[in-house]
Amino acid sequence: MSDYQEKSGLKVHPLLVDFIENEALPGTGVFAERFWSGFAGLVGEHSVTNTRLLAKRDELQGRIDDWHRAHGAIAGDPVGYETFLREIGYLVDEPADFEIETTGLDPEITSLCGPQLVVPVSNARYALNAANARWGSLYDAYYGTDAISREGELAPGSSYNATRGQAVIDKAAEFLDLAFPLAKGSHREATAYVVAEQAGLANFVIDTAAGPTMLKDPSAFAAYGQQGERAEVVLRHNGLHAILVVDKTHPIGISQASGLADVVVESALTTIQDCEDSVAAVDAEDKVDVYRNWLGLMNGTLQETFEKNGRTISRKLRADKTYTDPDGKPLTLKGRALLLVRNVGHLMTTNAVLDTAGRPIGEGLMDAAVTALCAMSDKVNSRTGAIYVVKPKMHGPEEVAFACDIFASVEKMLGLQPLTIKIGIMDEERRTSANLKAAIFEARQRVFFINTGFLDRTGDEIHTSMEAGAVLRKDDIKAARWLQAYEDRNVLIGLATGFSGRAQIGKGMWARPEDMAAMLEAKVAHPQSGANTAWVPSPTAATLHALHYHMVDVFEAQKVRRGEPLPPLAELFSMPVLEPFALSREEIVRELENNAQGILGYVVRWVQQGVGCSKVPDINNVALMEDRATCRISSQAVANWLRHGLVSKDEVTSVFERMAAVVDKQNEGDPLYRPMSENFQSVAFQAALDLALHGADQPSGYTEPVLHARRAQVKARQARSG
Ligand SMILES: CC(=O)SCCNC(=O)CCNC(=O)[C@H](O)C(C)(C)COP(=O)(O)OP(=O)(O)OC[C@H]1O[C@@H](n2cnc3c(N)ncnc32)[C@H](O)[C@@H]1OP(=O)(O)O
Ligand SMILES: O=CC(=O)O
Ligand SMILES: [Mg+2]
Repeated sequence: MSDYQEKSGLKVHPLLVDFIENEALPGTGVFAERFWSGFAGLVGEHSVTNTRLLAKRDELQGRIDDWHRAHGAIAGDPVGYETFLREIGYLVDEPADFEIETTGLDPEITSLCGPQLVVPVSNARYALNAANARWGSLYDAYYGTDAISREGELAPGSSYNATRGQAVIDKAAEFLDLAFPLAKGSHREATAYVVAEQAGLANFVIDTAAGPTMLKDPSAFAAYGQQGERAEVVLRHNGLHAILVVDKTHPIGISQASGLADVVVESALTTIQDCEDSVAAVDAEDKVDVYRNWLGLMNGTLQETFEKNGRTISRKLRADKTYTDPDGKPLTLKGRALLLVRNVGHLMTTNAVLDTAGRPIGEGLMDAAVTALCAMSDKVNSRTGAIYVVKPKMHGPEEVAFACDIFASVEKMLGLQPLTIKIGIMDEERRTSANLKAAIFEARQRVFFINTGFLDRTGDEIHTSMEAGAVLRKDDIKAARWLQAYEDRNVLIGLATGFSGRAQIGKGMWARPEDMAAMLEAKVAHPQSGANTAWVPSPTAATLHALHYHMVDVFEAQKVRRGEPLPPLAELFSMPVLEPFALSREEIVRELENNAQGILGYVVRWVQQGVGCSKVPDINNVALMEDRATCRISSQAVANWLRHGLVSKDEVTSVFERMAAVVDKQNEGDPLYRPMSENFQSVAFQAALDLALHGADQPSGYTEPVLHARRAQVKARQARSG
């Protein structure tokens, strides 16, 4: 406490003072005094509202719990339920029809459709990789994943498997035939890719055994370039580029008559640098690390050096790519994804800054001020000068309006033009989905996306109806009608409020990072549904998901969907409860084990090592991306079954103890890992158990209060032991 520095009445942790004054402010034209007095003003102006809005969440939840105790499940009286939600102000009046008015957005938001990658910004190596994931090798994406079968003769093996390599080349040619068909024949038959220049103009000619041909749509030839032996031909389709790399000195190129060595695909158009659910940041030290990486991404200085496969690799942001177009003019393609930053929500407080009464301030207030300040140093990102903040976990229009008010205050304190800060609305809490049109209305001047964060949304669905009855198993919840109604309503309300061509309608995460074949099958449904973008967990997934935006013209899909009737609220509220005896004892135990394994596997790395996003095997050994949102689902599911007597406290405890040994085994190669099964009093094990046993009492079922407290405990212990 004594270390805190006094700044305009606030007490600020010295690490944060140092970062703000010596790293973030220089070059912005904002002086320290102005920043701190503005920041104190921000805290003074918004803290009371923040507290009031959180209290309203609790009050509404209490009323909903009471309703269920009196009336049972929604299905018993759906009309009464909706009336009740209106009476208590959970459902608000819809505004008259309107269209969003946001201006000054980059084309990656308004007119280009493609994958959105998410990455924990705390991890500089990954964050840089994610920023650079605008371009990805299709050959690598196919070769390195199950997108090409790994069975039999196609198994990758320890050295290059030429049979697999040929399958990759064939598959890439299939893509080229789909996106860039030839006037005659197939890319498979190409014997040379030639850019013929004449009188300052260039033509793209494809030689085949049957003679030369052109692209069916010659205007798809966008540009070309040459560096030594490596020639690049840039093609464009649906606004997205793919680069044919032709190089006869390359080990793959040499094996092809055409010399085609790779197809580089425009992949992550946008990347969310995440300060929220994939990050474990519990104090000033952690928060400064997060902010420093974000600043380095904005001013272009972030670098990371690491060892990989016995080599030292230095990673920094990629430069733009410059080519010559067919008319001889230069064409520059952005080397990096457009970066968006996800702030934390309205819930948590941080002791990095204490208010005038010595209380921790709202972490969301700090994120808004500091991430916007860092973005003022943007030299490489937005070409329109916009700052893109994704705001998660907002409950209803009032909370969206609150976020917009915060951003307006931040603009004032930093001397930014009003409406510089744009807002991405995560539609991931039930009260926001149910009032989406009103929520968008509140942000109509700054909204740049709505996105269905179906993972948090599932957690909130369980928590909101905690008293209604026992929930279905996780997979059955996802298959139920409410989820489709939620997804459809999001797209249709986005279209009705004028998003098409102006802002993104986004879809959720592919949470099985190793199942790329399944992703290729499933995720085409996102652009087909009219979504401009959808989340992927890795650069490789971005490259493969990008193919979907060549298969589907999203703006055409949106035209088809516009005018489709909106699923009624009754469908949104239709999540069923489990019928008595619907599940056998074995099924119940297996689901409990699965949830326990996921919670333990995620929490142990969070609490022990401060890793906010992990790949954790489920009970069937499928690797899942686990973050705070998926953990919220699992913990709420267990808490619900406990509440309704499907499992007992003793049973939950003993299953967690049993699964701790399984998780220990999964992590035995990690030198930093401390086994949980040797000590059930360990902080990590207790954190995981708390999330399950006390899940029903957590605010909106969130995991962060428990995780933050337990991680802080471990950090304090580590600091004491030096
Ligand atoms: C509900 C929600 O809120 S979803 C949003 C939050 N979730 C996320 O942000 C997911 C981000 N993804 C990740 O963090 C990771 O992909 C994980 C944790 C799922 C898996 O990580 P790992 O087990 O380390 O992956 P794996 O070993 O297969 O691959 C590592 C390589 O892929 C890269 N990589 C993996 N994920 C990403 C990513 N999201 N962005 C950039 N690079 C990535 C790494 O940089 C690394 O490559 P490198 O060695 O060249 O640096
Ligand atoms: O943030 C995304 C989600 O699914 O939750
Ligand atoms: Mg979420």
